[in-house]
Amino acid sequence: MGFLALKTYQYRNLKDAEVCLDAPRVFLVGENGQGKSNLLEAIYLLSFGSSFRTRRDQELIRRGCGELALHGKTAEHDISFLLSGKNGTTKSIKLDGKPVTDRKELVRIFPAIVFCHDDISFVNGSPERRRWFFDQTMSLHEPLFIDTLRSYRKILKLRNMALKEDRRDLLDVYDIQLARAGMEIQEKRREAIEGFNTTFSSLHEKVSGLEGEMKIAYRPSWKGCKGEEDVGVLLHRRRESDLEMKTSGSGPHRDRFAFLLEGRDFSSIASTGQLRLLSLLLRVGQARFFYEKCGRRPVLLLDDVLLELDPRRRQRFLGTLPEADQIFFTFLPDRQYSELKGNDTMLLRVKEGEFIEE
Ligand SMILES: Nc1ncnc2c1ncn2[C@@H]1O[C@H](COP(=O)(O)OP(=O)(O)OP(=O)(O)O)[C@@H](O)[C@H]1O
Repeated sequence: MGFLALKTYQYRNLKDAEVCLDAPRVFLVGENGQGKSNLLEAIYLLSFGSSFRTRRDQELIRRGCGELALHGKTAEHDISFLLSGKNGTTKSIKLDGKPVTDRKELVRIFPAIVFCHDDISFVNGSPERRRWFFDQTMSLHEPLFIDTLRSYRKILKLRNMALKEDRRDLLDVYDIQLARAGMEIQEKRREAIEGFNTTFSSLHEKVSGLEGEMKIAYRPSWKGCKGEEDVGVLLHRRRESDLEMKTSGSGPHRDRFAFLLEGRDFSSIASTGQLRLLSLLLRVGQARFFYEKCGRRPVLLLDDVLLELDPRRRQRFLGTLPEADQIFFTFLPDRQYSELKGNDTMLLRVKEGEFIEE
């Protein structure tokens, strides 16, 4: 479901105005720092309830102001995002006038997938970034997975507190709960990677021009554990070392994912262009995976990510973009966006927070 219009008030550097977005493809063209990414972020805020660039909501409020409002319109829904109250700390999201209490509700209605610069960290960043990416991939089509992650985090926190305070009496109970939530995550991740690989390997082969099969390997921290009982035994065996370290040294929060080209680790030897391409294809894979599971087309937000690809790879990459309800692209004025422009494209010039259709 594409966005027909977006209205902003006191949001970053965007002028208070309503912007028409009624086209399957929207090109945002402007110099650096004019507000292109800010508009993509606004769409994402309405779709997801939080930013892909910052965890601090107050940063979104225009400097010197105390609150902000965003309103989005699709053919079927109205969605609003407000920050108000003292220092803009009260967040309120409304769908067709009714408060949204859990972001899970939004994900199903407004699936949005963002391709941004930081995505490269899914390939060359910390293991936590890769876990985050695959957890997000699953949460998109299975919002209940968010609850499983939340309960795992809660019990992990309690267990870590007990380890810090040397409360051995609590550990038996916490171990059982950790094993239950953790095994559910492990099984879901294993299943998801199997499915994801089918799409991802063939995508990579088509676009990268590299020989050999690219696969993502899932390496669970509770390796070899077939069920909760096995995990219980493992946690018990490692208890003394956990108590010494004052933290839980094993579990899904320590799971790893690796990119293997013909069975060999690829991220440590890949060039920047190859890493970038890999990260873009992860997002394409995410969008396709979502479509396969839900039969629904997401909105795609591509924030300055085509720059690092050479023209041949860029063309091939664009050919792999999945079915989408709407796609937003950002471009610098001197880039060759015109060759990508079609009859279905709306071109908006962006200058000092203002959007003018061309
Ligand atoms: N809270 C805020 N209040 C006012 N202005 C802000 C705020 N946050 C960011 N800005 C301004 O927004 C502009 C950045 O816009 P944006 O990130 O959308 O750039 P862009 O057009 O995507 O350019 P680039 O190609 O550099 O990414 C900067 O001028 C910045 O000073």
